[in-house]
Amino acid sequence: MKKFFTMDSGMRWIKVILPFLAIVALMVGLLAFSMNILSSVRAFVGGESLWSKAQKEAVFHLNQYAVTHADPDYQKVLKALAVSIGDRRARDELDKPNPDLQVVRQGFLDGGNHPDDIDGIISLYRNFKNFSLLREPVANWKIGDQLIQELSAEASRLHAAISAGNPDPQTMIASVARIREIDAELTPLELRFSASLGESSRQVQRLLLFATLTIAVGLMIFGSWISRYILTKSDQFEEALKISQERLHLAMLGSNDGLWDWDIQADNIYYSPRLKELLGYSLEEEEPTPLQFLNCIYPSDLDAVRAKLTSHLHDNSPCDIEFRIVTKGGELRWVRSCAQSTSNSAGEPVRMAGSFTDITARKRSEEQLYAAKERAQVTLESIGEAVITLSTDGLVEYLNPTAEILTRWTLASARGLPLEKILHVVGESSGNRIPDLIPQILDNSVPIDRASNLLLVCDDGSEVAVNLSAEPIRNLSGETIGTVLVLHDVSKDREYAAQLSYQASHDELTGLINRREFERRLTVAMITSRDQQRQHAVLYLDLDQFKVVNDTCGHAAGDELIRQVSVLLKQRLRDTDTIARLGGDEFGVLLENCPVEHSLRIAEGLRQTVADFQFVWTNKPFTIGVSIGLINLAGEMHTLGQIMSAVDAACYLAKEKGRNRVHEYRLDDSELSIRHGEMEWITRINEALTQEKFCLFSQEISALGKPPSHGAHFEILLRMLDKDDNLVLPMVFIPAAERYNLMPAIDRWVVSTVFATLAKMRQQGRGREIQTCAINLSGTSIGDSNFLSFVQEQHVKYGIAPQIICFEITETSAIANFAKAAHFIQELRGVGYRFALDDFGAGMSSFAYLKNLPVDFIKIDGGFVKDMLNSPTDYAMVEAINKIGHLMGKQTIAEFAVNERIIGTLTEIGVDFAQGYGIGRPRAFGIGVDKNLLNAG
Ligand SMILES: Nc1nc2c(ncn2[C@@H]2O[C@H](COP(=O)(O)OP(=O)(O)OP(=O)(O)O)[C@@H](O)[C@H]2O)c(=O)[nH]1
Repeated sequence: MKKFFTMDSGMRWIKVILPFLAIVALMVGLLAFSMNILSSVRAFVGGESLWSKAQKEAVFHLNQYAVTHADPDYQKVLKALAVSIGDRRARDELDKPNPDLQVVRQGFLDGGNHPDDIDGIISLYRNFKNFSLLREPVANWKIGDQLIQELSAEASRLHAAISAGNPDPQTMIASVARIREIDAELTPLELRFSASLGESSRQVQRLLLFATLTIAVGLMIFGSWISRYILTKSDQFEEALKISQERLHLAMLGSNDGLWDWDIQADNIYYSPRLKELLGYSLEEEEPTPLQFLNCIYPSDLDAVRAKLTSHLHDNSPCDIEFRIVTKGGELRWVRSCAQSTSNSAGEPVRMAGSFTDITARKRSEEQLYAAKERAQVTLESIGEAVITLSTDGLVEYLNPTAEILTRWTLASARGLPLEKILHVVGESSGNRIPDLIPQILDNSVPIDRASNLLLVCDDGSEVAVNLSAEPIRNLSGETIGTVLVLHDVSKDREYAAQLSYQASHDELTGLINRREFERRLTVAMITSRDQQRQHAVLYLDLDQFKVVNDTCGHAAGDELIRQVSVLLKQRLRDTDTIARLGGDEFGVLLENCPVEHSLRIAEGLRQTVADFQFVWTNKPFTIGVSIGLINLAGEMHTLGQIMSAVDAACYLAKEKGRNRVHEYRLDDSELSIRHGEMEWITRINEALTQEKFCLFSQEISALGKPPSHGAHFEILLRMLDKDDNLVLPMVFIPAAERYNLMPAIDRWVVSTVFATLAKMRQQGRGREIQTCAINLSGTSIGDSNFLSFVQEQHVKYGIAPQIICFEITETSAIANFAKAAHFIQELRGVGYRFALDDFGAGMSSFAYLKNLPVDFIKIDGGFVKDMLNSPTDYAMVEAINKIGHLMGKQTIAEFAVNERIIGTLTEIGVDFAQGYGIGRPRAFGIGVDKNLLNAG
């Protein structure tokens, strides 16, 4: 943690103050030095004064002593001379190279100087004696010392003379004279000494003043320079700080980061404008408190943020953390914050500051990238293709699980190995390794079939057929950074294709080829028959009474029978013959290169085999037969369709003739022509349906014994137009339509046309009088569950009132599909449709069924009605049917009411309705029918 007050800042303060301290110290030192010099000079002048005074006193007392001869005077002389002698002794000692300062001090003390001045005198003398400043005074002083010495000698001589008694007056006079001479010499010397010393002290004063002023000026100049230097530095520092702040500001703007600065002890945070914006605060808003800031952190991330902060404050570990925030506006954002704290001298954190970067976009793209990577990874892990990625130098980097299975190498063991080590691929046909296969595939220089027909040879020797493709992996700059290989195990595909092709051409139940394959082979045979004059024969086999097995023992038994018969038939044929199951209990046989007689023999043999065969199911034996149609391909037939329909017709005739026989197709076969004629109707009926060649008529049904206001009742009758627009009656085409299952299509057309016509009439405001519109339905239609839905759709589509529609079903067809017919009737009666049982009485067990069929009308079969006037039996039948019908709550309708007498009789019996030429002939129904047809029905 950084110290808040650093050594750097202390040093900087000292650096600033130090020059000024030095200047003050220098000034003080200079002052002290000047004062010291001046004090020394003053002491020196004082010493000179004492010296002069002592010399005067010595002369005075010596003159006294010469007169008085008193010893006290002499002592006073000595005392005065001691001053000058002391000074001289001190000065002589100082002139020595290594003076004894003790002797010097004592000398100056003897010279009467104050002890405090002595060090100044010593210092001045030692340091300046050779300067002009002291040179002259010292020279005068030395001359004075010689004269003092002479005076001292004169005093000694005088004292000796006086002490000897009776001194010679002449000597005394001479001595006094000498003393006066010396004094006279000393007096000007003293003056010069004093004057030179005075001059020197003034010079010193001037010098010191000058030096002090000079130094002071110098220091002032230095001081102002230093101040200026510091100011310049400070300005530079401020400028650098400003630039640095601007730089930081620009960098922050550029990086779009926010900044925060947390004063830990005061517990407040500074937020940069950008940070406020990131937190969802406007610039004018008050800044969030530290607590509010914590509340901005996404709750699940809070613990991690706290842990990071604590760890950083504890051990100064890097504080760099990414977390989510919830902005004031509730928006979720990802941010990254890097921070650093500082602490005080006690080591306590005092401040922490950091940046705040909005990384939402990066996180989102990271998430997207991760998701994309994850998707790609999951895809790679789960796809059925083997994927191997290689580095640029061809080393394996990755194998997906399929590749691991295919190559028998795990990713861990294969990683880093050269591709050739784990992938041994050879050409499927050559068995040779293809050199540089991958570069060749990447260059597109290997033909597709070579890359598709490869064998992967595994270490255990097993081989897998594979397709191989390779693509370079490129980075964003388009540089190749590796290769991805995709191996597709085609062995399963091949098996599957073979299986599909087998299934497409074979019958699942018997394993024989199916109709499609049979027809394909037949087509080929037709070509060889035509081009190479070969004789082929085709047989169409249909088991007889197969339904019995199905119905009595169930479908499984029927299946088993078909299977066993197929084996039997196959065994009877040559390998070159083709046998197929054409559907249900029908088989086809193609006998190639087989003359007619021979083919007849084979067909007979097959028939015999089936006839001899006894099928046993749960101990029940069944004997079956087979009807066989035969056709010789050398004949006139040209198309596959013609051959198949001819042989089918031949088989049909074999059935017609009593089953269990062979019928050969011949062109002159009249029976076959009829059959063929029927088959032509298929085409015509289909054309009539698509080309609107059907039309509708209506025949009135009259309510007997009721006034005409009872409403209109009629039956819809179907007609077909031939190519010359002549009407074709239904009995001509209906048998063929029934045989070839075309009735549901015809009935659909009739129902939708009647409904559409009625709807149109209603739109035109016509047909309000219609009470009953009867529509015939075939047995196959009512047995077809899709037909019921069709009627319901038409009901919704046209919105015809169901009460006016009456569906007529023939008694025989209703009985044949009793359960389905009952269901059909119930469903439609439930919504209001009515039903009539047509041709009632023609069947054997009509009455028994009538009880269980919920119909509204019964139509008495015309066969009874037309002869009822002549035949008492027919009359009785009509009467009985009418009676029983009424008893069961049904209304009766008599057909074939051809004249007034019959109508009268029917009315007498109590029949409810009658229909026939006696009532009305059929008329064109609805709109758009050619006027010529109106009377043709
Ligand atoms: N068990 C079984 N029955 C089938 C299969 N395909 C069709 N059928 C039934 O086979 C019967 C064939 O009808 P038909 O050939 O008219 O019946 P049949 O009793 O042989 O009558 P004829 O040929 O006129 O002697 C129908 O009832 C079909 O439902 C099948 O794969 N397995």
